[in-house]
Amino acid sequence: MRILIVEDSTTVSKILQHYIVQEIGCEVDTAADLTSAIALLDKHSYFVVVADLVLPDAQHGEIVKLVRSAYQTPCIALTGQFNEELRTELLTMGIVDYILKENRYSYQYVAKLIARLYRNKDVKVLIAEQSVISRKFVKLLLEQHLFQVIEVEDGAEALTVLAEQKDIRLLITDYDMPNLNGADLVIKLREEYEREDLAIIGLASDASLSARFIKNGANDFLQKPFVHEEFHCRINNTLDAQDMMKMLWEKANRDFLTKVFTRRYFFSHYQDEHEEQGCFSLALLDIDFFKKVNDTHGHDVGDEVLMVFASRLTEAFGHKFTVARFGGEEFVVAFKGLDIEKTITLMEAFRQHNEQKSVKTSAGELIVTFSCGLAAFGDELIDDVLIRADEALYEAKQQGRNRIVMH
Ligand SMILES: Nc1nc2c(ncn2[C@@H]2O[C@H](COP(=O)(O)OP(=O)(O)OP(=O)(O)O)[C@@H](O)[C@H]2O)c(=O)[nH]1
Repeated sequence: MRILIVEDSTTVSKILQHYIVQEIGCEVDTAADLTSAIALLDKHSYFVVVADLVLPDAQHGEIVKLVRSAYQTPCIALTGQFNEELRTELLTMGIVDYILKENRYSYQYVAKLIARLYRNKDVKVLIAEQSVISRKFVKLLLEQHLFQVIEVEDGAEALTVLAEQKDIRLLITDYDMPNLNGADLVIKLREEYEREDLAIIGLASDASLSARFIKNGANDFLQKPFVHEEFHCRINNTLDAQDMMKMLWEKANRDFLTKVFTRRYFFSHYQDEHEEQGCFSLALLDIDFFKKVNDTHGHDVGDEVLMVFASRLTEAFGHKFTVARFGGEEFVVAFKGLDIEKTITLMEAFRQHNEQKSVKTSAGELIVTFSCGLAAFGDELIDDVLIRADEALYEAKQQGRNRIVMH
């Protein structure tokens, strides 16, 4: 990814470049006037151009028009002054945003905006809105910020599309729609989707509907008609909050070192499981003689081994089953929906594969084996199943390690 800054003030250009590199770590080119900007635009393809409206050889925003029309590249305009006329002109040019060159925060904002645009490329947004004109307008605004946009014209259709496309992250829904209105659509969706998985913004002309949308579970509300800037700010805030929630969720539920689930996640997920929920067994795995790895090669190499072992487990079982780190060098796999015979076969295949494949570490290649205790759910709760799996694991260690024992 490459970004172009067109700005005649060396100071501003340098500050911007610093923030962009710090935030995104991409290549940044700079040009101080229109002529050198054109030379660079002809040579490279840019993800976004950040351009000052007043340049020594083009003082009336020509750079922005050119970037939009001749190069079809997203553009963020920098301006030293601001008035309503200029605002209208900039928005009709289809720019991403305009930024007043006021203080350090303005330049940080540009860097964060570019990072957001980069993430937006992978964000699918669904618009549910009956009016074609409103729908197309919202679509245009979203596409200016590089989102992938899908449209539907009623609430029932929105439910169908969301069920089919689980990767849609944001729904923008109007209130007035045939079959199912926006507020009722939100109620239905919140039965199934958490806020961190699907964010919802309600739209309506009637401001009194805002509380209804929010109480039903929408993340935010916009009263129609809205201005471009408010629309984008609310979308960005909603997605930033969603990213933050996801990050907190990951921190709470994923092990920092190995990235598999934590013990906390495992228990919160399976605490209430019992036999009625079908065939289900648990495997407790413990790396053999792991202390020796630490003592011989150091703690960092021990960490490398844990990471490789966890990724092997994830690769083997993670797509269907839950893999968690229980602590230290102990892991658990929850084989929900798989009978015990099949579980043993799978785990034995994994054991053989693992003992034959050395782990590449900074101290060289190491053979790492594990012992495993397996237990199927009887008529008890998970704590008791874990006790049996632990007893089986103890036996596997006693019998010489690198084996599976079932209780
Ligand atoms: N590198 C590293 N070591 C850890 C971590 N957590 C626990 N350990 C170490 O894991 C080792 C576990 O050792 P033991 O419980 O004696 O077990 P073992 O050496 O694997 O022996 P057996 O289980 O009997 O085969 C200890 O030395 C811990 O310090 C970690 O996150 N990173």
